[in-house]
Amino acid sequence: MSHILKLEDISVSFGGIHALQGVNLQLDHGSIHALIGPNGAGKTTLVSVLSGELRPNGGVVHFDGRNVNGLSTHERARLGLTRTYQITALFQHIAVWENILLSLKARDTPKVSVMQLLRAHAERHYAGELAEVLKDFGLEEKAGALPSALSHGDRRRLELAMAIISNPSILLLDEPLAGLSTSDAAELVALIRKRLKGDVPILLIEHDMDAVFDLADEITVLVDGRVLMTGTPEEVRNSAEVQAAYLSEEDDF
Ligand SMILES: Nc1ncnc2c1ncn2[C@@H]1O[C@H](COP(=O)(O)OP(=O)(O)OP(=O)(O)O)[C@@H](O)[C@H]1O
Repeated sequence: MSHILKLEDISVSFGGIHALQGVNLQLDHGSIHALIGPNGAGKTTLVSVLSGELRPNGGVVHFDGRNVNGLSTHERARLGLTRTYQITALFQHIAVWENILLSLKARDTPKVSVMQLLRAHAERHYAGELAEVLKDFGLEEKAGALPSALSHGDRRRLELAMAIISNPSILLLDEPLAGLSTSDAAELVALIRKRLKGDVPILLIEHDMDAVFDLADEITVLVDGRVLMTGTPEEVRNSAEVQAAYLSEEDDF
């Protein structure tokens, strides 16, 4: 399968700490690739390298066949190389449905005419799609609420809806399930599966092993800044090396 994202020999040091050492990772079109590892393994550092917040001491980030090392965070965000929950910062003073409407409009700008983007026209133009998104993401009853009034689970659903609507070429989901109850996490996983599997490639950073093994096509295990292994969920689950280094310590595995 061809790749959309490729990290080649990435190294990052903070003074004497080697946060990443010679990391290689490839995200294929249409696949979900999970990045797991114990605390301090380097997962956050790697996402910061992708988003351009951190410049690596060595190595190259390729996106869609192009070396993007020289691009700013802003330029990378336009390509989709940013933490999902940073792109989709919610507008706090407008209702849930208006946030979704804005995402729909942003997706279509500048293809849609100014007339269609005017509020009254936009509401009519997007009525069907808006209703479908609210239903699919379980937000129908919250449509009129302000984001600040939503539960943590509903907020995450809204953020995910907005990220998906924007038609991204790639999604970096950085701990999407953090802070969610088991039932909320399960619902969000079902939603991610339904909406995205086989469509948008996803790099998933997640501590919830049930979700990782449920969703991922491929898993990279990072330990102490190095890739311990990359393989299918089955291969990772059965690896004695991974068990010894990481998974045996996880209560939820
Ligand atoms: N800005 C920084 N300055 C110094 N050291 C840092 C900095 N950021 C990260 N580190 C160190 O780099 C290593 C990797 O950290 P990182 O946060 O990337 O791990 P992580 O896998 O995301 O951990 P967690 O699962 O706890 O979020 C750790 O040893 C950490 O202490």
